[in-house]
Amino acid sequence: MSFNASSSLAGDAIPANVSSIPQFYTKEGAQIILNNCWNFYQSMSWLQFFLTLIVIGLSYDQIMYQIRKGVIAGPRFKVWPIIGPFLESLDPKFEEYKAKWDSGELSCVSIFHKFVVIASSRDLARKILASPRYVKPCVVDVAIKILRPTNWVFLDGKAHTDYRRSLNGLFVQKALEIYIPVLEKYMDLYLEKFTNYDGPRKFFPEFRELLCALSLRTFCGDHITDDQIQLIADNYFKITAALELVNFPIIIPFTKTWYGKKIADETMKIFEDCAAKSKVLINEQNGKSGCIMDEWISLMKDAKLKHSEDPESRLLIREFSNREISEVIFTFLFASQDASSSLACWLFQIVADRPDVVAKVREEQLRVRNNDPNVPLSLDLINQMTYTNDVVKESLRYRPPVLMVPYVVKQPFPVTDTYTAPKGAMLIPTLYPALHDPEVYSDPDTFIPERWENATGDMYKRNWLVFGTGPHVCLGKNYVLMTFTGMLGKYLMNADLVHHPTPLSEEIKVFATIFPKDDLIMEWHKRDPLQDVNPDDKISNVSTSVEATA
Ligand code: HEM
Repeated sequence: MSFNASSSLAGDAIPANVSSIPQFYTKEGAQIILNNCWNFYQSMSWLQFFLTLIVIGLSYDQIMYQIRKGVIAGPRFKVWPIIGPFLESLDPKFEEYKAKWDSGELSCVSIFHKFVVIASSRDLARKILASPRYVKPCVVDVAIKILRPTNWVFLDGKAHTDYRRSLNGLFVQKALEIYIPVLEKYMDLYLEKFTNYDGPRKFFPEFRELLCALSLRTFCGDHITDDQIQLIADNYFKITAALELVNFPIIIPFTKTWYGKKIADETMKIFEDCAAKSKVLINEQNGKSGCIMDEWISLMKDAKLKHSEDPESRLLIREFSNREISEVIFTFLFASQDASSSLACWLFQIVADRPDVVAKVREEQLRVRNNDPNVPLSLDLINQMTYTNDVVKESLRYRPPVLMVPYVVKQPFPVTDTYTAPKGAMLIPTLYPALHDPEVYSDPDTFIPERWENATGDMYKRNWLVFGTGPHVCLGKNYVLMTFTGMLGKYLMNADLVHHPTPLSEEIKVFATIFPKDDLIMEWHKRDPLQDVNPDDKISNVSTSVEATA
């Protein structure tokens, strides 16, 4: 089949005498080339036309890959044209990631139109995380639909810094102290639940539920009901499942993304209602803060009051609507749920396998409580649990929940002297290699909490990238360390943890964050916290602590 000659693009303005090579550079020369192309195009069949289009598309894809790749490590050619390693990305494997990190400090892949550069040395990771001029956080396309485009996490530069400033007050020491009683209450309820189970079971779903309940109670206090918590805990995994790297551009009913968006909207609606209740408590009933929402609304109230007394004073925090509050609280849940569940799985699996660590934690727990296991948690008490805290830190180093943090390049970014990441590329600083750097952490693949006793500056400053660094560093960092230190101490004091290891226990499953591949099979048994304590010590010390309280 031929194309109709009358549909000429070039028209009839082509001089007949333009034929010599130098004229290629002239207007007439260009016209000749166009004319020839047009003639060629007209002489093609539909099949030839489509084959030519495919060849041009594939060549463009390969050439762009080569240009963007430059000198860095990565497949010589895009082995799977256009799609690249898309199929592997649907089922990510830790070993494949590790091989990529080991292939060079900068390596690349290209999936569809996305060119991805992975930085796997600690210095490059830090440099990227601390370069807001060149990069901003990047989320998979569907995350924007799920979190809503208006969400604060998509702000950049000054707008982001200003918004964050109004949230920082929710995670300072004074605020953290407020959340402890509600956290402890739910830690106790779940301890009871875990120790009442008959026989071993998978703890991956148990920990996901525990962490969801702890987070939601910290965020919404008593404004949220048990049923609402259960609903969110049961369905949250659908949000994680929707966050695949590449999705269909529109949300089709009854697909993973549709369910993800539905659950997110329902959850935000619950948070909106909680925010309304919290405003009544704080603004109308002059109630006391018991959760993050209350604290946020108290800060708004204080700022308004200060401003009305002194209109010249800068308003540090503005009035946020219930919808805005619900979106922010949802980002907290979104940022915390998978990472915290991951930490819980590894932490409790590791300690259950290490009686020496358990003994030291128990000893410390009774010591800081003067042998009275009923002393309630407080920030001051948690701050005294240095060894327990080291165990949490080491677990985060040994099995960091977040392996990589994707960023997108805003303008060409000279990442090294020899490589500039192109605008629009995805640039991924990796956290795992920095935390397993043998120059800083000797014997990095062994779990050694004692290494933190004499921690050097490098162990914290240059390599401690568990929570990222720079303007987007994790907002919940101190909250996580406080909650897990308190929880680990309490649970080890009051329960014996039995892990049922399988050949997959030490293998890493990637599901947004990382988990033991066998989903962690455990059983918990109640224990008397004072069972190993000398009877004389029990009596004298408990009475001392009671006297002190009186
Ligand atoms: C074990 C638990 C957690 C880990 C390992 C973790 C890790 C991280 C990492 C690596 C980042 C990216 C930092 C960067 O780009 O430099 C991040 C960001 C963030 N995290 Fe966490 N996180 C955890 C728990 C939490 C919790 C409990 C909350 C809230 C209560 C939270 C709130 C956030 C927020 C809001 C951001 C985005 C900050 C911004 O863009 O300004 N995270 N987290």
